[in-house]
Amino acid sequence: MASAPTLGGGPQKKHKVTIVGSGNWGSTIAKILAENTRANADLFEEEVQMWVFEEEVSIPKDSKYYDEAAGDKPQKLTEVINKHHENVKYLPGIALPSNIVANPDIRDAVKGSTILIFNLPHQFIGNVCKQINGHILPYARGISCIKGVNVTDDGVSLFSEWIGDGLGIYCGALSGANLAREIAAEKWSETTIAYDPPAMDYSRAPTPRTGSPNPTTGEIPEIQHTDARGRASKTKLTAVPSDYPPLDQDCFRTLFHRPYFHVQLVSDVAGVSLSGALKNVVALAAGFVDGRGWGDNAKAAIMRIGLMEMVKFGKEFFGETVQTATFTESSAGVADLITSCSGGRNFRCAKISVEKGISVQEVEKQELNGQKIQGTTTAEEVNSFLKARGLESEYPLFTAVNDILHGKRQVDEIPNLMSDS
Ligand SMILES: NC(=O)c1ccc[n+]([C@@H]2O[C@H](COP(=O)([O-])OP(=O)(O)OC[C@H]3O[C@@H](n4cnc5c(N)ncnc54)[C@H](O)[C@@H]3O)[C@@H](O)[C@H]2O)c1
Ligand SMILES: O=P(O)(O)OC[C@H](O)CO
Repeated sequence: MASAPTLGGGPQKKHKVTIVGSGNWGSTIAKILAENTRANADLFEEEVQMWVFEEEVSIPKDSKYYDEAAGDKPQKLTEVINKHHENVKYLPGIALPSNIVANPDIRDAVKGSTILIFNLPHQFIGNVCKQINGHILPYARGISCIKGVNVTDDGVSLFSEWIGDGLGIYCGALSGANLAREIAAEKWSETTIAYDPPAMDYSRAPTPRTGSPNPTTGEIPEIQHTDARGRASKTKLTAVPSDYPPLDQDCFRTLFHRPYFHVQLVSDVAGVSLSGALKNVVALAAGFVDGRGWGDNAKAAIMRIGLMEMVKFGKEFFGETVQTATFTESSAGVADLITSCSGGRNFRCAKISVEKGISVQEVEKQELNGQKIQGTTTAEEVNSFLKARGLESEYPLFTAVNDILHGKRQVDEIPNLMSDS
């Protein structure tokens, strides 16, 4: 484990960072983090591990990476990334810092990391967490960049909660008006990180921090924490040892903030996570009406109604800890809704599906080269949750999107279905 001297003379360990996922957004976030670990060598190990779901890619003859010796033979994506420092499949044309290591072995990628960034389409997270459970540091902390919700018979949960409870760690959430391709090109944007860790992770007094190992047993103490809904957490957290820099909001700001990527830190993990998930359903509706050629007024109506349903859903199912302002004032809320309804993949796929008269899933396959949209599954999951509670009519927009996706309603019915909203 790399360490640096401290004023007190004791070892000061550095945080090791792993990104779990390497798609369009995963690779963009990896770029940001690797730039910042390089710039902040006092806090972080420079090398950033990026777990890649291994697949083979063919390098076309006209590519600058075409290798005569290899010819048309498909090559492993991890090997291409590590050799050329570019994710040629999911983030083509963007140079990645050389301190990113693409790793196809998930357990090896997370080994010894104190900071785990979860960034992959939500349908894959369950399997990935199963593989790393028991193979991570007990005092690791996570940030979920996943835009989706987890719906089971028991109810709806956030991926931050689900990852945290499943792995026995604290996990916050990052979400914002963040079209990956613009951020990868270093065009200015904002994001919101919700991180509300146990006080023990950042209290500097008394010294040493209460997360220090017991001097007799060497054990690192467990701590009780409050979850995103304000309840006592099911998970007893292990305190971050005091020979690491505090894992506080400042630490995450340093890790994520770039001149082209401005970070706002808040404590409302539920509001940030829900905004990121539900706006994808609204973006599909915006794509449907745009595909019919109804113009900007119709799209604005969809955004207004969608925002109201997002707030209502948050308040109704996640209680008073959810802040309305997260939806109406943060980048994760209204700003993400606007960008997603303007140029997001969910919006674009829904628009093309109406224009061509084919399903959104078919457009996703044809247009996105392996990238995955999240709105279709989220619409279904939210609908099954609402239906089980007899609440579909209280969320006419969410319900209409699911019904259109399943061919039960037509786009032309949207105005009538929204008449009471
Ligand atoms: N792309 C964006 O502009 C953007 C921006 C903000 C947030 N997000 C969110 O970030 C999350 C990740 O999206 P993305 O854009 O990085 O992904 P993506 O759609 O670009 O890529 C798909 C990823 O899934 C991986 N994959 C395919 N099959 C898999 C399997 N069986 N198991 C595990 N992984 C598999 C692929 O390797 C690839 O990395 C999503 O929740 C998305 O909503 C995306
Ligand atoms: O391209 P989408 O629709 O997955 O949206 C991307 C981001 O979430 C926009 O902030």
